[in-house]
Amino acid sequence: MTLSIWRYAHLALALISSLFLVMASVTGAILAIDAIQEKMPSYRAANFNEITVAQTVPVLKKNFSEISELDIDHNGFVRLKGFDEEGNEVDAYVDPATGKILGKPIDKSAFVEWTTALHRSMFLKETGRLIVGIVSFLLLLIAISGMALIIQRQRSLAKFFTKVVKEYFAQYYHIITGRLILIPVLVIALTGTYLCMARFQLFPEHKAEHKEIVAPTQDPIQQKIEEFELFKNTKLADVKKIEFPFAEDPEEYYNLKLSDTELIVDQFSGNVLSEVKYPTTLVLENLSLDLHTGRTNIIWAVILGIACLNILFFIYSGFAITLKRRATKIKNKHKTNDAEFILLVGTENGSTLRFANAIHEQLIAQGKVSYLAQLNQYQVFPKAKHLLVFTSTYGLGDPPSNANKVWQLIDKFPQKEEVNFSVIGFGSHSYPDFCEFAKQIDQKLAEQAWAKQLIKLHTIDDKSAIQFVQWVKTWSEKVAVELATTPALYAKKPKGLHKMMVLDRTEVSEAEQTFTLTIRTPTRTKFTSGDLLAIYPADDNRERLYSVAKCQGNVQLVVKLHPSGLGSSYLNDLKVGDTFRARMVTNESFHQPKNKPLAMIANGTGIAPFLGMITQSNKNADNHLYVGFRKETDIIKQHKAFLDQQIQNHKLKTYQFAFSREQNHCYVMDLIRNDASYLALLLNNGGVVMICGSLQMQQDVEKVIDEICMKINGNDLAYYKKNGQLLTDCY
Ligand SMILES: Cc1cc2nc3c(=O)[nH]c(=O)nc-3n(C[C@H](O)[C@H](O)[C@H](O)COP(=O)(O)O)c2cc1C
Repeated sequence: MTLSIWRYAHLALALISSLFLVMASVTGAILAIDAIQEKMPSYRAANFNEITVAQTVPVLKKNFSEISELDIDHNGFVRLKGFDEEGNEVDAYVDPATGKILGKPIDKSAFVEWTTALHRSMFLKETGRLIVGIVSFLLLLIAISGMALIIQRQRSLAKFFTKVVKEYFAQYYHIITGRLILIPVLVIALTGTYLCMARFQLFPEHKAEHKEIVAPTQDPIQQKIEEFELFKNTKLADVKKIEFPFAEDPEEYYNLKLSDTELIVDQFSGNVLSEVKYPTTLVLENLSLDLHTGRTNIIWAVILGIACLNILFFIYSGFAITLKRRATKIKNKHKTNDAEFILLVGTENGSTLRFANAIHEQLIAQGKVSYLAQLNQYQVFPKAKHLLVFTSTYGLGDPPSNANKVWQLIDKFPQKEEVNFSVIGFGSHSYPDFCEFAKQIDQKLAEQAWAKQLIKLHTIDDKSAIQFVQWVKTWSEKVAVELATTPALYAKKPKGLHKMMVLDRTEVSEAEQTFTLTIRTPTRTKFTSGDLLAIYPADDNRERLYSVAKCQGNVQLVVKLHPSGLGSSYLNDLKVGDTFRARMVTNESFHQPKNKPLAMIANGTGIAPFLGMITQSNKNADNHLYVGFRKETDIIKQHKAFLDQQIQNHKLKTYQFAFSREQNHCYVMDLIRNDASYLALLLNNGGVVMICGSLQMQQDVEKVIDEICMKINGNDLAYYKKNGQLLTDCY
């Protein structure tokens, strides 16, 4: 319950403030860069932190005929306003130790001025400042509620920085970066709020009011400024501003502004005539400004800039998490009161609902009256015969937020007739209380007089479709309902699909029932021969993989058409110019080894990756190809012509074809037996054998090679396999 309160608060606050936060973060990052840049031409004296007021004032007085004020800014730059010896007006950064002019103050660029105005008030004057202040406060609340969520997720404050279980990119990095950048974000939000409150004078006025000072009646004697006690004890680094006396008049004084005090100092004696402490609110306002802008410290300015960019990432990842939670919608065709199959789901992030939905849809498709709802919607189901509970676990074996009331509801609504129930728990072994809530609910249901446990509790670790299928098999057998048992159907939808286009294709050869496709991939797709093309012919989770050849940058497939084959029929329906969505899967274990003698063995469509590997080979490569087909068709004649060309190009040494249904029929194993001594030598010399094609052929070939190796080399094939000299990709 508390989890959802924090979560809804966190989300609601983010929703309200996100647009303003985007503006404030982008402009904040730009201003952080400006704060860093501002410190680049350094006008700060080398030993600035050591210099006292007593050291600098006499030096400056010697160099300038008149000084009106000295400003020491947050960078430690000393800015002098006055006149030089020639009577020219001076407004420049000076070296406080030597009095040398170091540079002229530069006005902020129009862009920085514009960004500052946008950041502070969105060009809406006081209204804008108020909005920005409120957004700062909302950011503070978002950071606090986010912190509460992390503490709950990690189960205690002490475990705040312990390992986070990675579920998916947005969730993982939302938390990881959230923890790292929490302090700067809290500081930005808190100081922004404070500055807004100070701006709207929500604190008492903070003017420094000095008591009336009575000037001495006698003519004063000028003491050495170097000897002024206060000046000797005050470092320039602690001073904000010094206003100099206008003339040698006893009624003119030094006015020294420090970070928390303002002092009036007699210009002749150096005595402190009046001292006023600033109120804490003003000190806090200055501190807030320093912390909010990063103007005093370059490292802090960098951290603030990163924090601003990170707020943008929080907004993106936060909304990605929310959208994911809402992605799976419940659709019901039948009413609660009519349903025979009741499927109840306990889910926090929606993944359990995906599994339940897959079962619900299959039941409906088979004409069953199924009803899918959240666990918190538990009630009396008058016609229910089967109750299926799919639920995840959170916190310390707690229910997900849409199942937190089910306990009371089960007590409140006993079913009128006997109902068979089955509980499927979704959890993760990364947490100590694995599927604890599912276990509790299974027990609770078992205690109900009306409930009959049809099968034992099934638990699913980390959304495993394979484990889920085990429950599907057991339950569907008991209930005599046919449900799909292919794990891919229940697995997550594939991601990262790209648009591909058919560039060329051949007709299906009559004898072999094979055809070739040439496919253009998006320019940035990286792949090589031996990798796999994954297609999704039914636009669902069912995936079909094909070994590819890379020819002139394009994918080349050799496909065998199976009359009711999902993948091959889909590919066969594609015409030149058609596009479809697919992805490349790297198949590292079947990449061509570099600079090694290579025997490539295939049957049928298994030739495809080898055609690409030969094209991609270096000149004089020691490549040998052995392929078995049924008959010599036109496609095979084309392969022959292609391979002859590769021999001429010195990319292939030899090739041999075996035809099992021609006169003098032979198999690829016969070719290998004939070349026994060569293959034994190849393996002995560190060469590699690659096999691609049917699993049956692989078994037969491996058996023959094993015999050869034992006989000639005295080692079995397992020895070479261990050395990585046998690579296979068979199906
Ligand atoms: C913060 C958090 C706490 C979790 N606590 C537990 C737990 O105590 N026991 C458990 O078995 N699984 C736990 N899990 C794992 C989830 O139950 C599991 O990932 C489940 O498949 C999520 O399903 P859902 O997406 O439908 O909510 C936790 C996951 C998260 C993110």
